[in-house]
Amino acid sequence: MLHRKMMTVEQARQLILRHSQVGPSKRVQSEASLDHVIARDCTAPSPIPGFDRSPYDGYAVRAADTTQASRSAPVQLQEVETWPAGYWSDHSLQAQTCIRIMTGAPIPDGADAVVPLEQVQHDPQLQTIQVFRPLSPGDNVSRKGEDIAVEQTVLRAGHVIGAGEIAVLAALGLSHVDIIQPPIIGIVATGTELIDPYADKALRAPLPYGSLYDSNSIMLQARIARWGAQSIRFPILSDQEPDIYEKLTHCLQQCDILVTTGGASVGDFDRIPAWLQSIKAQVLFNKVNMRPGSVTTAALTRDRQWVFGLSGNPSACYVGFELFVRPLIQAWLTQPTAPATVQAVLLHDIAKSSPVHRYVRARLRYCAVRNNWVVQTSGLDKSGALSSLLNCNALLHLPPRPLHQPPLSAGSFVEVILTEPGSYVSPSAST
Ligand SMILES: Nc1nc2c(c(=O)[nH]1)N[C@H]1C(S)=C(S)[C@@H](COP(=O)(O)OP(=O)(O)OC[C@H]3O[C@@H](n4cnc5c(N)ncnc54)[C@H](O)[C@@H]3O)O[C@H]1N2
Ligand code: MOO
Ligand SMILES: [Mg+2]
Repeated sequence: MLHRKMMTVEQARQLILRHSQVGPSKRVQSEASLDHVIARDCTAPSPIPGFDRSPYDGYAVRAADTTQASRSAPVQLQEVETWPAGYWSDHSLQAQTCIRIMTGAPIPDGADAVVPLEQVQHDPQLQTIQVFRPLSPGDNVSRKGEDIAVEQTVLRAGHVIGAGEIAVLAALGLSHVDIIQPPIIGIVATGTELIDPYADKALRAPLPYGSLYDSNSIMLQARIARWGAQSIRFPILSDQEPDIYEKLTHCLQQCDILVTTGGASVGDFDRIPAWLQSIKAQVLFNKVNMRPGSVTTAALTRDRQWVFGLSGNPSACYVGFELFVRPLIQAWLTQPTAPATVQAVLLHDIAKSSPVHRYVRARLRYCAVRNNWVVQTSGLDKSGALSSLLNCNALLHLPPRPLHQPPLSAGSFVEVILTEPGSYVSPSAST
């Protein structure tokens, strides 16, 4: 039987990080860069605004003409032109004149301040305005480069592109941007009992007794997307398939990381360990001091491709992915690799003791009343359970607890790993 040397979760995670690599960069259209990671710093080739402009609909004036203006003795200026946004002429503003100017239009040569429409008295017949207060040079002028200076670093390498970043790229006329190409992660479910839930015939036909739908691949697809990588879901492989090794190797050739689910343990038809041996992969670990997911395996091929052999048990598959595949994706994308954790108040007793670390699927939220994070388990705490993945947005970490200890009681503080960023603030938080 295959030798398995037990490792701690932290040792296994460190091994992965030690062998991890940053992904290659790729030039893409800026509009396709949403949620991607910027590969290198990006500087502004031009300033924003690109010219001094008016932030108001009003009149461009020479501030010097208005120094004597007051409510009782307004200054009168002659209106000589109208400038909509997008218009410009080389007209130079002469003394005692003004230009009617719309928001966004360039400040005319010779003008150095803007009076908003509401603050003047306009005479349409005479084409004059009266200004009732003195203006200083620069009043109501948006300066060229005041928002973004030329050569300013606008996006830092490692930054994740959101709507604002895309807008700035567009405003700077940058149609392309270098992103880190996300890893392509292949997913293969192994198991003779498995049926593709989306195969037309399978959906209509009753499941043969002893069979079940492959849910792990679907869950993995969702997790991979959540962490910003790309996935390919390969057809299910039967454990008894005579050329399963060749098929697995063929899948591996099409991706950077291959994640298998099922067949990772010691059963007669658990083929993943032997396949890894057959391709002479370097097994980094194949037994971790945790539950569920103790059989989680990670290996590197000679071409430096990754293989993760995750358990077939759904909850174990989820935990193995979160604890080990996720940090590799993060390292590839230059994102922080340590899991985000909080200390949360446990909302109920947990009686179960365990000689190993347990990662229990859980629901975490912020409770405004308690002014604290609160957590509860999200369903049946068994490796093979699916129901605990419903509503699961966190993993509750329970360190080993010897048998016959009193239960971990409600109100205790426990460490919780966040697995669904953005799902934690509940507006109606209460207990
Ligand atoms: N004698 C021992 N037996 C087992 C050990 C052990 O150390 N000694 N380890 C147990 C642990 S722990 C785990 S975890 C499981 C790991 O099982 P495998 O990774 O080999 O997975 P399978 O045997 O293929 O399947 C296990 C279970 O999960 C169901 N399954 C498989 N694939 C899927 C899928 N894609 N979607 C949904 N459900 C799936 C499968 O039908 C089985 O019920 O081994 C223990 N045994
Ligand atoms: O280690 Mo296994 O994943 O509990 O069932
Ligand atoms: Mg098995």
